[in-house]
Amino acid sequence: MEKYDVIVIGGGSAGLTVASGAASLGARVALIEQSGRLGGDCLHFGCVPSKAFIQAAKEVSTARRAASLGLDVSGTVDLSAVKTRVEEAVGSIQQQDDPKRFTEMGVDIYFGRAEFVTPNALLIEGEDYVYGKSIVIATGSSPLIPEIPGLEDVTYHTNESVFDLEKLPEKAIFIGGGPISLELAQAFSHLGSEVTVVEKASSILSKEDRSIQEAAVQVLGEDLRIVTDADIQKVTKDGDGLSLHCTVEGKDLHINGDMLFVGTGRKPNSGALNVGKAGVETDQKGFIPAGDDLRTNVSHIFSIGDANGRYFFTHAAGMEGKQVVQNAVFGLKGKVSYDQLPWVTYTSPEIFHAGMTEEEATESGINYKVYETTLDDVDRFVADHQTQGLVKILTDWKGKILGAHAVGEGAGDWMQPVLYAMAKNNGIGSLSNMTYPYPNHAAAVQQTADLFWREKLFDGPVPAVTKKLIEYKR
Ligand SMILES: Cc1cc2nc3c(=O)[nH]c(=O)nc-3n(C[C@H](O)[C@H](O)[C@H](O)COP(=O)(O)OP(=O)(O)OC[C@H]3O[C@@H](n4cnc5c(N)ncnc54)[C@H](O)[C@@H]3O)c2cc1C
Ligand SMILES: NC(=O)c1ccc[n+]([C@@H]2O[C@H](COP(=O)([O-])OP(=O)(O)OC[C@H]3O[C@@H](n4cnc5c(N)ncnc54)[C@H](O)[C@@H]3O)[C@@H](O)[C@H]2O)c1
Repeated sequence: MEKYDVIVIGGGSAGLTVASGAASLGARVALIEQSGRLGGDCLHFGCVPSKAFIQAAKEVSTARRAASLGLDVSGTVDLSAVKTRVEEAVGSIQQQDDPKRFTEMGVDIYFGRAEFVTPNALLIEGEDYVYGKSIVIATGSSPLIPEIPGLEDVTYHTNESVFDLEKLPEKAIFIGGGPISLELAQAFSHLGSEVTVVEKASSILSKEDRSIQEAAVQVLGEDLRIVTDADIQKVTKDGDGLSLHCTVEGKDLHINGDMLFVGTGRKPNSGALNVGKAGVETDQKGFIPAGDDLRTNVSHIFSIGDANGRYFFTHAAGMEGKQVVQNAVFGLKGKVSYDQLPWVTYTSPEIFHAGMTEEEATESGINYKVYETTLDDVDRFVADHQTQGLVKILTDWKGKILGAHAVGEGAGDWMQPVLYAMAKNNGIGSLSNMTYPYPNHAAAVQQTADLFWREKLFDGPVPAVTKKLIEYKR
């Protein structure tokens, strides 16, 4: 049996971070991946294909909008051309995850499904046994399919199959109003499909600040029909298409379509791992919880990325992976902090989230202040004709940033200065005390931060004092 300092199970964003980091430090590392290729969900079915798809759709939408400038754009989209675009993006980024790159770093790669046989030993595809001093579970997640009568009798898509579509649907139905559905639903709408999003909760994007949700509903509602509070009763075949039967506020609603997408959350991939043989506990949904030091209840076994069920983001997987390298290789107890973990929903406009929402701030009992700017007050957005959106920053009474949220074209990029301020523990005032090249989009951040100084300077005792000083100097 081969012996390793660290065994990593899963070759996605989380596992690859640990494998490369631990090998670079000189540890003997094994990486086990069941699918026969590295990169995981982000590369093959998630971030990369979705962003390539969204960008292609955005270009179509922009071209169509140019009609108002006299350009006559007509015709239907060739979805197979979009598919090629997506494949090119995945293929290009795939090169970074070439197994050769990892073997050259000293990582032993095993392609096959791993399962625990003891707390330190794993069996791969019923053939190879490997022993690890530390073991890192990075097995990711898959689409969670709700139990809806009739669903299994119709063709439906998830993020694992939708990028293979060759023909643009005329009427697409998306179940779920979270980021997976909304990003893709809007992209299909931009490409020319008529799209309905069906959400069981009272709002889409339930993890966002309430005012951000409201702004998102307003702007996404221009591209999508959004049905909330929907209780889906069944799905039936309807000619060549299908019909979704729901109850909404006590009334029946039938929605017809020729494509059904399910984006209703995630389930863990760890079922086949047999973690019970290692004494590792799972939660009710089967995720493998870990503490802030990323250890499971068995201290030499770590759980990171989607597998621990905490946050489903590539950058969260990377952050956790980096910490695990230190903890697994050197036996440290370093912890990650999720307090400022940002995320962006890549709709158009984008939706940015960092730290507390106003509802969380209220619930925590903290004394907070809100500074808000709408984008129709920011010159660049006015010039761009993209004034839909807002910036909202929450602080404590001294100006420490508790949360930052935005809806705006490109917000995922131009809100980055706020993350720097939060990471450095710089107050909101620091975002005002910089020079922003006119007229950039990040001026939306500065204008929001200016409100803090304006309040301090003009709403407090300062004006009276300065008036007296000026009178004295006259
Ligand atoms: C449509 C979509 C869009 C997304 N967009 C974004 C985005 O824009 N930004 C962002 O930050 N996040 C995004 N995400 C989330 C992101 O893709 C995931 O959070 C990320 O891929 C998780 O990485 P991971 O390494 O934990 O898991 P994965 O990438 O799923 O990797 C797990 C790997 O483990 C392997 N495996 C599983 N079980 C075993 C076993 N028993 N033995 C061996 N191997 C095994 C799997 O084959 C897989 O390769 C998106 C997700 C989706 C679905
Ligand atoms: N841009 C990004 O960073 C990005 C993009 C896509 C996904 N992700 C990650 O992937 C995770 C999973 O995304 P998701 O959108 O699948 O999950 P989600 O949990 O965020 O949203 C799923 C939605 O489906 C609804 N739903 C569940 N069952 C339903 C039913 N039977 N009928 C109608 N609605 C139903 C839920 O109420 C919820 O609003 C996200 O939490 C996010 O972390 C990130």
